Amino acid sequence: MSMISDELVVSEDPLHPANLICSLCTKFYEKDWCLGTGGGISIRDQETNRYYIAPSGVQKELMKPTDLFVVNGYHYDPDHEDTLFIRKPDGLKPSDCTPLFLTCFKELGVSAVIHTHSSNAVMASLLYDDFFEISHIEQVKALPSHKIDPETGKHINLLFQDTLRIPVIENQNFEYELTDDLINICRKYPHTCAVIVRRHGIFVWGPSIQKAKIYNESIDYLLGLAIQMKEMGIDTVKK
Ligand SMILES: CSCCC(=O)C(=O)COP(=O)(O)O
Ligand SMILES: [Zn+2]
Repeated sequence: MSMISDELVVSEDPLHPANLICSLCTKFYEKDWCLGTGGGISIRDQETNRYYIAPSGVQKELMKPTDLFVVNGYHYDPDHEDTLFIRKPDGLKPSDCTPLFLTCFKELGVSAVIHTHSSNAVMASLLYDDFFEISHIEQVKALPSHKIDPETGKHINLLFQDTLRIPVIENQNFEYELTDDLINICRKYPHTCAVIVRRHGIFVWGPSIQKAKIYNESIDYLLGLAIQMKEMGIDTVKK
């Protein structure tokens, strides 16, 4: 198979993963979440079980579907990166976050991961130690809890009085050096839908890109609110 076959990424369907990654990155740029090449999105095509990954070091808001890498599984091996990709655009290298995206897919079975350099995430990482926590704010109801609805078998969302807890891990010089901490978080807190990386940003995931987007927007709003609450001396978890 050609490593630059366009049929994996060219589609008229705006919901095709390759189109969604590009259109959402443009939207996220407008919200200052992926400025100056930072951040990115990876999506699993639920029909083909292929993973779509952005190139590294490019302006994410200007990406075209043909710039995207495609992976046929999630077994990342840095020594055999060449065998991982079934589509590899010439002159580009895959996102440095590739091992992190694939960790989320493999450990959690999710279908989309959003990574941003949101200033709310970075600022909150300076205000909280091991976990960001907030309760009694209506928007927490947009986020999943660890509880399962016995009828649908799906996770039910948090209630108004519940506490949203997001683990915080320390940043490293290189993205791949975050992998072990991310694996530990996935195993210890399999129901979390995000991890904050101190002084860096946030990774948010979900069972679909639509859900991951809702979670990312809601978390960012709550992070922003929490920063303001802290400034005013208000606890973000109501006793
Ligand atoms: C200024 S961006 C530094 C790398 C990073 O944190 C990031 O999210 C983007 O990495 P990529 O390799 O996807 O460009
Ligand atoms: Zn980053």
